[in-house]
Amino acid sequence: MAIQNIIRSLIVETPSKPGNFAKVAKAIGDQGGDIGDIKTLKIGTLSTIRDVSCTCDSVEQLDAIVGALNGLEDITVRAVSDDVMKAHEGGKIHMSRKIDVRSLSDLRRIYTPGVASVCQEIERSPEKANYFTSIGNTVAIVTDGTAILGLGNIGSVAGMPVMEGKSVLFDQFAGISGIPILLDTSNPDEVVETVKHISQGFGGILLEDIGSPHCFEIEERLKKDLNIPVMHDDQHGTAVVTLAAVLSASRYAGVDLKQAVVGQVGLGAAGLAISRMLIEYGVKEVCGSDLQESSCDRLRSFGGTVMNSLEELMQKCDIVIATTGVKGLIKPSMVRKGQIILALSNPYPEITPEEALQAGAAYAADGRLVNNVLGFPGIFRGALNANAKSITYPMLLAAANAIVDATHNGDLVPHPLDPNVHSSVAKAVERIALKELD
Ligand SMILES: NC(=O)c1ccc[n+]([C@@H]2O[C@H](COP(=O)([O-])OP(=O)(O)OC[C@H]3O[C@@H](n4cnc5c(N)ncnc54)[C@H](O)[C@@H]3O)[C@@H](O)[C@H]2O)c1
Ligand SMILES: O=C(O)C[C@H](O)C(=O)O
Ligand SMILES: [Mg+2]
Repeated sequence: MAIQNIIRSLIVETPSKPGNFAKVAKAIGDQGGDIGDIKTLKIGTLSTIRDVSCTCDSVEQLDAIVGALNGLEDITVRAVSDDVMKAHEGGKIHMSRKIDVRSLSDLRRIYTPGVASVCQEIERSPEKANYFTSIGNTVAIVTDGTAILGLGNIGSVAGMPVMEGKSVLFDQFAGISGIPILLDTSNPDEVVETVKHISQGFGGILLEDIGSPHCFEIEERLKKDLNIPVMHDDQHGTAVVTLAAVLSASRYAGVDLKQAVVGQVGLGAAGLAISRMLIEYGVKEVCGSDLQESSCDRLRSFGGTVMNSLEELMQKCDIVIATTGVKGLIKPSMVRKGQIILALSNPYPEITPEEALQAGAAYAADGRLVNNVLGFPGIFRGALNANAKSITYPMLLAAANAIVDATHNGDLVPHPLDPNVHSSVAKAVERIALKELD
């Protein structure tokens, strides 16, 4: 099946008679479109207007859908609007107050002169900033724009919609304020210095879409130098969720993950961290491939085996995970019967789950399903709740197990809108963090 990525709202008017919407749905389906949400905007005596969200893979396909609908008797497409662009108009986030100023005494209490006594209290006892400010509940979402999704080095400003998205997810799933910080340098010394200089205003640092290999040095140095949790989401958030997904898939397939041969295609930020997590977990053989020798060397240094080619990896491995950013890299002919395949590149996977399953895979998923959104909000919530100074491997492992426990039977991972998953991850991480602080 084609990769679907264009999302449009079709405003469709049909006669107010049963059976007409079925014609709309069939026409869209016949043209290969995928229907999402349907909202009824108006039910009139003669006609009904609905907003039908539709996903398709090309402008030509969209035109064919609109043409097919307009070709139906008494059915008209009144407008086509771009839902995705609309959702981003004016940006997706806004910092707002928790308190109203309704009187002069409110003003004097929350602002000057009242605020001065709070400032002095924090000056005397700096740890009280955790109680009297929002710092402890605020995380910087730091990017240098060098690996925005799989779109490459498109710069921090072009990556801002992703950072705003992460901020929305932090707020909705974990009640955390996430503030995007867009860097105009990817020089590790400058990134580390900049983040260190702003870090006192934050309870944690989420590094996002910073490319490899400089992401490794940046994260390591910041973790060493800062006394607050620092985590590169594309490395560890992804590794946590991937471990959870392969644990569930292995369980369904009746395979002991530790005895399985796992192949990692692409050993950049996400791929190396996934491999390291699997090795730490106890997987006996983790194989990998990458175009860059330096990435292969890193895998070797953590105990993995480098394959000579993608074909060799696909032949050898029971479970294959891909994070290359290369659309369609895995051909159906390479899939081995019964394999578990997670093609995690966004926005385009290395092989679609439909193609992988058709080619004989036992389980398959892409990066929309197996996505670090299931990890980072709860991981930071738990770490901030515990006042943790860092995010450790046992905390990440606890997060992965919490995701497995929150997964419904038959699914690889939980639904990202299931609030239970984020609070379970948070509780599991907090429990371990508190133990480690003891
Ligand atoms: N689903 C998720 O939650 C999730 C999370 C993080 C990253 N990702 C996706 O993973 C992809 C990579 O992200 P990253 O941050 O690791 O980027 P990165 O640039 O650090 O790593 C990509 C790696 O893939 C390698 N590569 C490229 N083409 C290859 C090929 N043909 N064969 C083998 N290796 C190849 C590169 O050499 C590089 O080492 C992106 O598309 C991103 O969207 C998904
Ligand atoms: O942002 C996402 O959807 C996941 C991940 O962080 C990525 O870079 O692809
Ligand atoms: Mg990312």
